[in-house]
Amino acid sequence: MAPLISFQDVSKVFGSGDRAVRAVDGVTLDIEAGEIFGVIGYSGAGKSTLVRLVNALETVTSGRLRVDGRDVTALREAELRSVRAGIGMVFQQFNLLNSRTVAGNVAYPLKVAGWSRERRAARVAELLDYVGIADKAKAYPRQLSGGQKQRVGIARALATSPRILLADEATSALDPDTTQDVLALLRRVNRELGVTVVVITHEMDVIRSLAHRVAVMEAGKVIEHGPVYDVFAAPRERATRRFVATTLKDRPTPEAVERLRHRHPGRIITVGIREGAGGSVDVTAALRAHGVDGTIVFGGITEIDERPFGSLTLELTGPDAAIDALVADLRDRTDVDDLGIAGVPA
Ligand SMILES: Nc1ncnc2c1ncn2[C@@H]1O[C@H](COP(=O)(O)OP(=O)(O)OP(=O)(O)O)[C@@H](O)[C@H]1O
Repeated sequence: MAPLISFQDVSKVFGSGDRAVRAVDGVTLDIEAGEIFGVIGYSGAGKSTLVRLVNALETVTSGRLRVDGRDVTALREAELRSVRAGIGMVFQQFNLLNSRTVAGNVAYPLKVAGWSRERRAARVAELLDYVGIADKAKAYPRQLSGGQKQRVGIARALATSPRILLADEATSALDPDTTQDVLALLRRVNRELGVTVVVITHEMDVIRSLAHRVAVMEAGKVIEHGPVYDVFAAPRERATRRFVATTLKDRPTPEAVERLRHRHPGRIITVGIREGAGGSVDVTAALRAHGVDGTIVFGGITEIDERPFGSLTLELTGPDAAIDALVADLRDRTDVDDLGIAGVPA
């Protein structure tokens, strides 16, 4: 099946001459129907521009971009409008109409699309129920919390049953608990309604808990992309490693290692916990098998894509030969970072 969204060497340049900014620079990327695709990058990396090309809010400078079977680089305005009708969008600042009620906001795109009053009312009731704010139909945006406003934003974006939902920093203005609720709603929209979701974010936590695949952007380019689990397990680029480090915090920083060494004079190792071909490594069983004692001194294990991921840092005590054999054994099965013993770095 052809990808739902396909970028082929797409660039977007703002301005010209000395002032030209290559906001998107030679991006080649496919987004498949039915997936949740994350785009992560620091401010100014080109994420917003990339998704604004998808719904033709910006025009492509060079390259080809296909959306839902159509080459948007070759379409006229009237045809672009029909492409846009198949795409919903939610924003960081919600972009609600303050003078209209919640129901009025959700009904707005239906009105624009020419739906009758009765059909609109039925559809709005159904949508508000789906996003969990049926009781707020008559409220105005100023009377809502941030999470409720974003639910209105999502209901409005889904009103005309789009195949694609673009979410530009949709949770960046929300507190952590509300963020989780909105991410859960986006997950339902994807799973139950089959909507392909493209999320833009600068938070790796959002990618970790929501996306199936991820692209990392830097200076207009996609520097790395793949399944979220694979990118977390083996980040290749420096920027990607920094993003991964912000969400897991399972590995001690050099300063933390110094402190650990102070308190724990034995040999310290960090063992990666991840799912490989033979399942995930059982550290306690390995310690037992080699007759080595291990004290867990740092670590964290989470789930990515419903699979275990993280690391444990242990202080090992026992005969040197047994410890060497244990480390070699673990190395065969996962990544092991040997931090050495106090005063003798590995
Ligand atoms: N309309 C425009 N005119 C000129 N330059 C622009 C325009 N829109 C974006 N840019 C520039 O393009 C680059 C990428 O911007 P973009 O907003 O896509 O990045 P971003 O990764 O989404 O960042 P942020 O998270 O801060 O929004 C930036 O250097 C920005 O200044």
